[in-house]
Amino acid sequence: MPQPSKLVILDRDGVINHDSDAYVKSLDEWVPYPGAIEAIARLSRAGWTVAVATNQSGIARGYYSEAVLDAMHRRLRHLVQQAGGEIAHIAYCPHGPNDGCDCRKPLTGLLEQIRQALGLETLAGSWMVGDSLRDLQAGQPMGCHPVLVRTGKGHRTEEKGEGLDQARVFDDLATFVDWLLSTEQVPGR
Ligand SMILES: O=P(O)(O)OC[C@@H](O)[C@H]1O[C@@H](OP(=O)(O)O)[C@@H](O)[C@@H](O)[C@@H]1O
Ligand SMILES: [Mg+2]
Ligand SMILES: [Zn+2]
Repeated sequence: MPQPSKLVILDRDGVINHDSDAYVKSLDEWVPYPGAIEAIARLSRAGWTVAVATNQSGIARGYYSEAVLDAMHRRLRHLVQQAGGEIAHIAYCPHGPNDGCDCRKPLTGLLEQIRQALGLETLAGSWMVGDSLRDLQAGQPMGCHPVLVRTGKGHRTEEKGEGLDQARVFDDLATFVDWLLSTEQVPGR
């Protein structure tokens, strides 16, 4: 049974895989960062639950289909499984900024979807890892610890500086996982 205290929710573009200002529009353009897949698998192997919460307005904009998005997520799941881990749930928002949905980050709809899919009462105490402020803003009302990574748009986000006073900042996902698993080994930290 997943516990929120051992749950990591990952933004996708700019955290797991390279992002692009022109959107990640095809399976070929979906390229994981070195070490990201292994980092996810290490979390799983250590008994953590991993979920993904991603905005995919490229669908509403007509840049790619949900079938292409599904192929990217099948690839992600397969690579993580090959590394000995698993992804418990992938929640995505296919809507555009003006569609008035409740799931486009910074709104909390994707995280609520993850909470329900995992059968959790609360996400309080889990970790939300993103490269954009909106990722961290989506997690904070749900009680997630905010984590910014400098990959993707993270460096730009850090330079802007706003809204990050509660966030821990790491160079990349693998560095965050190194820290998380090391502090976990020190009881009471
Ligand atoms: O980082 P996550 O949430 O996994 O995915 C972000 C992507 O959906 C795209 O989100 C877009 O933002 P707009 O949706 O156009 O505001 C832009 O930032 C793109 O560069 C980016 O690839
Ligand atoms: Mg991102
Ligand atoms: Zn949405």
